[in-house]
Amino acid sequence: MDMCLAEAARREELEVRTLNAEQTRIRDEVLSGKNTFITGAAGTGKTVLLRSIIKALYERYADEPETVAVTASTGVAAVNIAGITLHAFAGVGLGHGSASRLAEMIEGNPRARDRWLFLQVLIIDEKFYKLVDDIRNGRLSEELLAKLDALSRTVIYPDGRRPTEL
Ligand SMILES: Nc1ncnc2c1ncn2[C@@H]1O[C@H](COP(=O)(O)OP(=O)(O)OP(=O)(O)O)[C@@H](O)[C@H]1O
Repeated sequence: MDMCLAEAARREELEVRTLNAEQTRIRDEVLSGKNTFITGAAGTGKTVLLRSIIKALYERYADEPETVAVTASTGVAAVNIAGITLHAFAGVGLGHGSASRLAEMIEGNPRARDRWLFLQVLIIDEKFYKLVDDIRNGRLSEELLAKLDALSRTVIYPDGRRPTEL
């Protein structure tokens, strides 16, 4: 299947329910551009909310789909939201090496470079206990997050776009 059709089909899978008042308030905050950390007990509607946010962002940026990156730290979690892994998005392999070395890796990979250049919204779906576990075990280290943060500000934006805030 053509890649664009495959991507469209995956996005169609993001079934959206009618949000309750709290979900609507949080979705509106995210869509207004606020950096948001969404957390809550099991079964409180985070996934339904996230899918609604992703669908709204894909609709908003329908002409510029590369503006929105939907990621998770594992492949299985990424499939749940029709996304990709954070590492695959970033184009930094296993994330080893200094931030400047990773920046070189990105510069040498036109597709990864474009992903960073056009990015406006980065979504990371992760279970909180797993995030803590991954950080403890070095799978998603604080060091890597700091490097991604540094990279997001070192990329040059020739078209005057704002740097991505992580
Ligand atoms: N606004 C809503 N209207 C109707 N049903 C909803 C709504 N929000 C969530 N649900 C339902 O509640 C259940 C739990 O929602 P969801 O899976 O989004 O929770 P969650 O917080 O992601 O859970 P977990 O942390 O266990 O993954 C699901 O069956 C979902 O369909």
